[in-house]
Amino acid sequence: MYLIRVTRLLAGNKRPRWFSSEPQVTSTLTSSEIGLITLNHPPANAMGRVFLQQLKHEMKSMEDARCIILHSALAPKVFSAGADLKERATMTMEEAEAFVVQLRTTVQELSDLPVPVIAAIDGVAVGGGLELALAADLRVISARSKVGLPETSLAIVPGAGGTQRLPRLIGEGRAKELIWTGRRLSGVEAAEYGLATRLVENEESTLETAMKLAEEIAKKGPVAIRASKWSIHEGMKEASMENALEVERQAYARVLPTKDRLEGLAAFREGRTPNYRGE
Ligand SMILES: CC(C)(COP(=O)([O-])OP(=O)([O-])OC[C@H]1O[C@@H](n2cnc3c(N)ncnc32)[C@H](O)[C@@H]1OP(=O)([O-])[O-])[C@@H](O)C(=O)NCCC(=O)NCCSC(=O)C[C@@](C)(O)CC(=O)[O-]
Repeated sequence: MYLIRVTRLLAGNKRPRWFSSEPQVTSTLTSSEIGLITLNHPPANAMGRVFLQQLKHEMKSMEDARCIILHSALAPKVFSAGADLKERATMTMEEAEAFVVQLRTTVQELSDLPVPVIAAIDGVAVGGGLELALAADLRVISARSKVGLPETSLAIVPGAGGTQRLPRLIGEGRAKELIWTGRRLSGVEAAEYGLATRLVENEESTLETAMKLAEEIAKKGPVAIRASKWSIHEGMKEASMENALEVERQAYARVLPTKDRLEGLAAFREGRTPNYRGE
């Protein structure tokens, strides 16, 4: 089977306070070095303080994987219902503000991970749940999923990057319509809009499709995958074409001295599958 349980060495009594809670987010590493981050906080994967701390921790622990998949143990019901509105009701305005900063930062940290991240969405992904998925590099979605940003119905705005990432992905007009109406798109519509990169309509599970995609990526040169993610992200930061091409030059300079580059050439010459070691 795919999964190998990752054993975490927790330093004696120095366990963070949130570790004493039931795990809400966990992670495992597969034999092909794919990091699987599982959201598992029934009934809705609502994002509260503990959830956020655990998500941050699991993301960090998977940084050395070749590719990361973010998925929900509550599929096909829910990916995530966004911010924990029950916890929010107990917060002062200052606490709510601090939490949203933390959430926004964590979602950005997901986007900044040096390796490709795939969100496998099967179920409802709304509010912060969709914003988390929008910060992934790729989104695989089931036809039965429902996604949207309902924040304005709660008299707030998307606070975890949704007002920025959604228009960049699907265009300003469509993003405005979704944010101002709170309408939920089906998985099919989300794929048509370009919000998801892959639609799963058949019997194959969304996670299986994401896993196949991740395995395809994991076979490529790891330094090249990381350098190209960095190059794309840097180049998309409103850079002039001149600066953007300089970014690409720097990314290329990272792969040029690697053994993997020579291994790729040797494998091509010998007609065999390359064995990349990330060196
Ligand atoms: C998820 C479905 C589709 C399930 O829909 P369903 O299957 O019909 O089940 P349900 O509606 O009965 O919900 C099941 C349980 O999940 C709970 N639940 C559900 N959502 C939440 C939530 N967010 N926070 C806390 N609890 C939640 C809900 O209260 C209920 O708890 P129970 O009554 O069994 O104890 C439905 O419940 C739903 O649509 N929920 C509303 C989701 C929503 O409005 N999310 C937006 C959150 S705002 C946000 O994310 C803001 C952000 C991140 O951008 C910025 C910020 O932090 O301010």
